[in-house]
Amino acid sequence: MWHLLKDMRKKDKGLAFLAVLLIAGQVFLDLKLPDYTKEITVLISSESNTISDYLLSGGKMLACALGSALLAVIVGYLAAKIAADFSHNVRGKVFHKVFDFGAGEISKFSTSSLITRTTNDITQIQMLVAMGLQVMIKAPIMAAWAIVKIVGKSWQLSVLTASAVVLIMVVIGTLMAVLLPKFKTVQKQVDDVNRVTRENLTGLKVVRAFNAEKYQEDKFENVNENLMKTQMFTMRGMAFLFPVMIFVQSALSLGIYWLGAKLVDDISIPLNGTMTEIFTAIGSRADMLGDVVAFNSYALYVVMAFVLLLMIFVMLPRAQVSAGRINEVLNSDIAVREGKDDGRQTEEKGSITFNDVSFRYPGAAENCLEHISFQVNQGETLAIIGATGSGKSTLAGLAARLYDASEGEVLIDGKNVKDYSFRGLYDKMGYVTQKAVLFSDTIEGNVAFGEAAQAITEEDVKKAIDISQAQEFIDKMEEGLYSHIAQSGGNVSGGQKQRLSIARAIARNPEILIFDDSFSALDYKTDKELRRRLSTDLKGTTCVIVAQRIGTIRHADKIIVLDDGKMAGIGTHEELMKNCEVYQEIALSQLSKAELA
Ligand SMILES: Nc1ncnc2c1ncn2[C@@H]1O[C@H](COP(=O)(O)OP(=O)(O)OP(=O)(O)O)[C@@H](O)[C@H]1O
Repeated sequence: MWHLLKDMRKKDKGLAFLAVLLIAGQVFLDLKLPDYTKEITVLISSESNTISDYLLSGGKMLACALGSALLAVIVGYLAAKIAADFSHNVRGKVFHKVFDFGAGEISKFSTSSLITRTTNDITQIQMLVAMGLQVMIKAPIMAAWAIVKIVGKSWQLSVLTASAVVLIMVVIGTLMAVLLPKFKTVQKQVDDVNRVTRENLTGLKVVRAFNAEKYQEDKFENVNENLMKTQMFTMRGMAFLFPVMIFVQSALSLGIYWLGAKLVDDISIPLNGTMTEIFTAIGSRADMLGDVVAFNSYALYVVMAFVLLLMIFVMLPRAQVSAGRINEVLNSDIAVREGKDDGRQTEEKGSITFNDVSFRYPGAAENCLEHISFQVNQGETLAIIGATGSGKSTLAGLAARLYDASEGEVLIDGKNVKDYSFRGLYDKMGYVTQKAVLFSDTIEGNVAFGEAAQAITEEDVKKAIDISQAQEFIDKMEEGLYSHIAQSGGNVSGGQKQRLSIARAIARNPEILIFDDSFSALDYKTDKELRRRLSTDLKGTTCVIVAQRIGTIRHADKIIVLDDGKMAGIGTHEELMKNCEVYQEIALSQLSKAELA
């Protein structure tokens, strides 16, 4: 928690300091009240006083109370501002950090947990900061100040107050020991509710089509109920605390007045003494009565300070757990770190080289790719084919540095991918993912997405749309290029989504285009026309095409055949038809001998 608070902006630290000063002023004014109570009590007990004496003491009391209320309002405003600023800052940091995450980190945390950490967890700390500034600072100042005021007044009453404080501490300590582990569980269970909700929302169509509502409901009920049970447990624990506090406060008050009455009674009035002795004794009694009344107020302030601390204890453990979860994200080691090379000075352009590359996913038992070596030069087309799960997407992902090779090296334009800054590397590349991803924006906004080596012009967007065969369906849309795309491309078809994500990669004018099974939803005619336009309009661009269809890749300059993570062959279609058994099998399973001839 401290780690997060330390990084607070300077301006907010200044405001926090101001809040501390104002709180000290507020406590000072609050603690003046018992003094005036005592004054009034003494006035009541003595006879030589006038109404203006009461008004004067009462007026001072009123002024202190109003001053304290005013300071409380200002402190409340400052605390809310500091807390909101703080959470805005931390949310930004977490969001920024997640940009650096690779596939490994995302699967380690899980998307739903990252969402909870960016929202709910930060809110827990925001609440603590807002409350903490008012209460956590106020409580110790108040406790210390009130103790200073009562110390030395009466050892009997001090012992009574100290016993009440010890009792409160014991109750809080015990409850915290029981509840703290539960607070950790609550945050994890919020993750679970998030995960199941997310899964259900994204798979709603499948859930309905498979009559799986009951199954999903049970799944949700399970996580929902777990969360409710843990929250009930913690709430009950907390609910127990407040009555205990009130009981202790009332019992302490009763004790002080009982003991105080005895102390007043102990001052005997010498009925047979002189008038001076009698008046002195009466004065001492009035004084003691005033002290007891004031002591009661101070003692209640001490207890109240601990009650305020208790409110923090309610929030602190949960915020502590949340802070730990946020720090876990912020301090997480990034597996794929960027280098410094901006990629502008490379001698080669558009080349990809794999030198004996092997790769294993984190936590996997076996290598997913083994001893992969090849070279593609500028303007060439490399195709990757193989059975499902043979490692095609992984190979494309290594070229795009979504992961780093476990062994061997991947070179782009003759330099290790690890040496490039992300900006430098992705200025060279246009990567089209297997599952088309669109953002809620216009078509134009989706195609001209991000920043490229050279600013993407309207001309680039139009050309890319034309090459990717997206023009035809865009023309049919009412607002053409400026038609709106719904979240995740919900209002366009799978093939249209693919064409737009292909256009997005082309619009960047990259040296290398990587298509990870990105033609799968295109009809044969569109697939063929798209490939023709790639080879004519983007002659100098290197293309890597991962595909399942022989028709898509048979004209590639080089074809890599993957079989269970190993290279079963590399060459042109004709070469592979002669010497690669795996390729022959794939080809014959899709096309007849006549078509292949
Ligand atoms: N994040 C991951 N963690 C662990 N193993 C993974 C991960 N992603 C993929 N794999 C495994 O790596 C192997 C290769 O996966 P990959 O996605 O590269 O295959 P593919 O040839 O592209 O398959 P497809 O044609 O079905 O897309 C598979 O056995 C898969 O189970």
